[in-house]
Amino acid sequence: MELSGKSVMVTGGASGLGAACVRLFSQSGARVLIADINSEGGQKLAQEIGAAARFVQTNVVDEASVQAALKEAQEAFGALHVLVNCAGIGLAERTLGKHGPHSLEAFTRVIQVNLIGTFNALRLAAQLMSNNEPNTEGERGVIINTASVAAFDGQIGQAAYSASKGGIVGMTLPVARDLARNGIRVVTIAPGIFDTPLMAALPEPARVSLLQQAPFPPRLGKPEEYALLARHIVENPMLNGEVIRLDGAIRLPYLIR
Ligand SMILES: C[C@H](O)CC(=O)SCCNC(=O)CCNC(=O)[C@H](O)C(C)(C)COP(=O)(O)OP(=O)(O)OC[C@H]1O[C@@H](n2cnc3c(N)ncnc32)[C@H](O)[C@@H]1OP(=O)(O)O
Ligand SMILES: NC(=O)c1ccc[n+]([C@@H]2O[C@H](COP(=O)([O-])OP(=O)(O)OC[C@H]3O[C@@H](n4cnc5c(N)ncnc54)[C@H](O)[C@@H]3O)[C@@H](O)[C@H]2O)c1
Repeated sequence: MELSGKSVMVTGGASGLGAACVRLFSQSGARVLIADINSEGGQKLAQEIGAAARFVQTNVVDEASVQAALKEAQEAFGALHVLVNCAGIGLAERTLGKHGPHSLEAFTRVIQVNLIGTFNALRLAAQLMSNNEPNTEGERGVIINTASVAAFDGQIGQAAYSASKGGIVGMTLPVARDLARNGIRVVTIAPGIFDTPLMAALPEPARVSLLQQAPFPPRLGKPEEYALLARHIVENPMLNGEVIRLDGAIRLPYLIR
């Protein structure tokens, strides 16, 4: 599907990987709705982009909140063609740490935002996309989810985060199969380590240790590189039901040294 002239919603679009998609997609001729819980960052980015962008404060775990964002996309842009699910949170906690067992509340929160929030946004967006006239390929929409390499090689302290991202990996094929009859493709990106506020929040020793594990290129990924793959997924009709690692060949070691 060509991006130019299309309407896109980016959850978590106020920061990091999502913000890079907002920038690249609007430069590519799309109109973009930034759906993020952070209103300060979201409004600032929407202002920077101008007429091609709008911000709606959105909590991806809340059905009414996502419905309100989709209503705004429908009213402002006339339709929704692409959803990029970037909203997510991190957590580092051992299953059995020195202060006792992993907090169940923290585990639940990470699953709620990363996994259930992703599913909530995609199921409601798919309903809106299903109203679109199909293009010559029969496409009505494209959904891009964000997992992580931690879905496959989660480190010590990543039980909750890896479970949430593994859930996104696991649902990619069945959701793509479900939505095939609607002409909606579903692809998940599993990023390695990217230079965003989420990664900056890791303790310095963890970041240094991870960088030493990056074969090539030996650096953090740039958010624009995530956005380039997201744009390609929109443009290439043959990509569907797949999880793509975008990681410079990194494999996370079992612990941070
Ligand atoms: C973000 C993208 O999606 C990409 C990625 O995912 S990039 C990868 C990101 N990686 C991470 O986030 C890694 C997260 N993990 C961590 O930061 C750390 O492993 C962690 C903070 C969770 C755990 O740290 P750790 O210090 O081992 O915590 P904890 O188990 O509570 O142990 C603290 C101390 O108590 C000791 N201890 C632990 N359990 C104990 C027990 N049952 N009895 C007695 N002592 C114990 C430990 O030996 C440790 O002592 P040390 O300082 O001498 O080593
Ligand atoms: N940075 C990396 O190295 C990396 C690697 C692998 C996967 N990821 C994943 O990529 C996605 C984007 O991460 P990032 O690095 O850009 O982080 P980030 O913190 O820069 O951006 C995440 C955005 O999600 C928003 N958000 C959080 N909870 C929300 C909620 N309930 N509703 C709506 N918005 C919410 C935040 O306000 C923030 O703007 C996340 O899912 C993250 O797990 C990041």
